[in-house]
Amino acid sequence: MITVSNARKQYGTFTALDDVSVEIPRGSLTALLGPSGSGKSTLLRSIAGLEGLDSGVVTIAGRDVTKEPPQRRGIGFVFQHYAAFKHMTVRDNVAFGLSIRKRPKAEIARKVDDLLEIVGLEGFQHRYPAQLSGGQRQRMALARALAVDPEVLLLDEPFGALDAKVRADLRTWLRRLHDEVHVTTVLVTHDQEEALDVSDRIAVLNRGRIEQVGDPVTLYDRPANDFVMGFLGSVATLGDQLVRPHDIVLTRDRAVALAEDAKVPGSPGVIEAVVERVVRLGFEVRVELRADSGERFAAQITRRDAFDLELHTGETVFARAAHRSSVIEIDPALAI
Ligand SMILES: Nc1ncnc2c1ncn2[C@@H]1O[C@H](COP(=O)(O)OP(=O)(O)OP(=O)(O)O)[C@@H](O)[C@H]1O
Repeated sequence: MITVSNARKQYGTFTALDDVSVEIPRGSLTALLGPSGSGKSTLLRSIAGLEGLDSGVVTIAGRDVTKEPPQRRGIGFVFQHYAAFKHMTVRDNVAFGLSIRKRPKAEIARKVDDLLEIVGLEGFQHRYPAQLSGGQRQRMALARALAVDPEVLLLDEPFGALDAKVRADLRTWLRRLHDEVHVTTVLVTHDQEEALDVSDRIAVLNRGRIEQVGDPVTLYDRPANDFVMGFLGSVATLGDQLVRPHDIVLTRDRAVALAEDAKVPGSPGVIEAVVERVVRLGFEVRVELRADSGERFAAQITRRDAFDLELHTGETVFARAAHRSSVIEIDPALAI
């Protein structure tokens, strides 16, 4: 487990960390999620010892490491732009931490083979970093960080510089890797989809403070406040309630909408709306709508449903919440 207690960090008059306390359970994959400048990297770097705190305490596996230098904290660290040794092969890069610790040659060879297999770079051991793709280089970085059996793995936007498709693949891969090696991992990201996808816990940061910590489902369905709600995904106001756009069902027939809605106790009701725009987003379609009240909102439906509904600008539809649990409840009791 990692604990950070009452961490404060100022840069001149700017407060980067404002009394932050968080616990990161052993073996978890926890994301630090927040907009640019919210203090995610500062918090991660404080855990790593790359940044000194003005006040506060950091413990790793029960040990107070607040005053310890990074090399004595038992951490592995991967940055967005990984600084590989250009003149060394993949194999030597991964072996680096073990070689400087003077581990026996046979042990290093075995360990590096295992790690290269885990990160899927078996065939690449004799290549140089310049001969790898960006995604392969980041996987090599992870293998190198894991080589010394760190107590915790700290990842600062490790896939940030890669294109969307590679990022998505590496995310899935990171999740599988974590399930295999179970090392306590902290991942900094500003991408809510990435956090929801890979982590089992998310700490949402905003202006140097933690707004909420919890599992992805709780944060998504029961945000502690408007900030968390908006940052975790888009929301639509239906009647006087909040729902996610993909939890809105559209119907052309008012009677059908009313009959279905009657089965959803406490629902926002059926809202009559005019289609303003239909936007294709690959598999999904975003339907931008204007209600009778003048309120604008968007529904996200499948291509199939959009096709069946034959939606066109200017037409009238009836919107309702898909089910009771699709109404988002802000729960201030979950705030930090
Ligand atoms: N060495 C520094 N000197 C002065 N200000 C700094 C320094 N490092 C960070 N900051 C400021 O502290 C704030 C938090 O920075 P931090 O890098 O922790 O944010 P972040 O949430 O990781 O953002 P990003 O996603 O953009 O990296 C920012 O406003 C940044 O400008």
